Amino acid sequence: MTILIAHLGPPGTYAEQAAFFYLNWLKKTPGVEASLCPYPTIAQSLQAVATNQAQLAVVPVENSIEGSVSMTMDTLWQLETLQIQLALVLPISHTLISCADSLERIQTVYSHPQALAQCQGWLGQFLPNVNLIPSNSTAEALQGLKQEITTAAIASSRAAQLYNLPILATGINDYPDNCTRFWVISHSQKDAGVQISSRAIAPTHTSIAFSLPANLPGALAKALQVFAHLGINLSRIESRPTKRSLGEYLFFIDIEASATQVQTALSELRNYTEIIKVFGSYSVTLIDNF
Ligand SMILES: O=C(O)C(=O)C[C@]1(C(=O)O)C=C[C@@H](O)C=C1
Repeated sequence: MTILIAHLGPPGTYAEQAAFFYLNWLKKTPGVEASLCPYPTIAQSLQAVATNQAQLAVVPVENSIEGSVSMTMDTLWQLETLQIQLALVLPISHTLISCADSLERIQTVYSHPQALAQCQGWLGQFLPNVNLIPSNSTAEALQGLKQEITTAAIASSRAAQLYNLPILATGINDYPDNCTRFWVISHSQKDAGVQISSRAIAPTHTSIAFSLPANLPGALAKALQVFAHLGINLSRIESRPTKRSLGEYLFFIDIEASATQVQTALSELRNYTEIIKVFGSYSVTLIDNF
């Protein structure tokens, strides 16, 4: 069987780069065939796994400059059947791609909102008067650059190469150590073969989300004290609206703990929460050979 890996497309996105790394890793297992499958949005790549059109999805979760990718968190909460297999950390170096011969000629810059935000200081300094237009992905932003000389896009140098487009400026992200964490996601009960190859490395992190039974003083503190009492470190805490009523939140937490500690924490946490969703336990790998 060929394992299909869904990712935000078209080819040339950072998500494709992370998915490509994972594909090569999977292919090292004898007998495993895999191929990449681009989707127009992050939500659609996760839905592809939930509906069995693909066996895996590689989706961005968090950027070191701009923080969480809300579409990933919201979709994971909505879809019941997904599980994190592995985290991949990809260094992100953005380039300004354009057919214009100088920065002065550029009037419009397209990119994914995360990429525009990661370069806002550079854009403010070198292109203070341009229109910034969000696109579904950095690679999608490249469409139309050849026809319109006054436009530019922010994407990777790999994407520029892929579409044979000129680079006007490199390393334009505001912080040089810019990186994005991706999750490799599978269906929770399927693809034992895929799970084995990812699980060969012992899990170091567990990601969960929960809602609180009531919006009362101390409700969140009581839930968090479970981790403090057990001496468990949290590597991320993020809130998202429940979308049920204004001011009501879901809390997304990454836990650094052994499997036994996680089980103890989860059974205690159930006393202080309304709904808990466990997205999986996994290890973290740095992609450093691109
Ligand atoms: O647009 C892309 O190329 C993506 O893969 C999406 C995405 C993101 O959502 O954060 C991934 C990495 C970068 O942080 C910028 C954009």
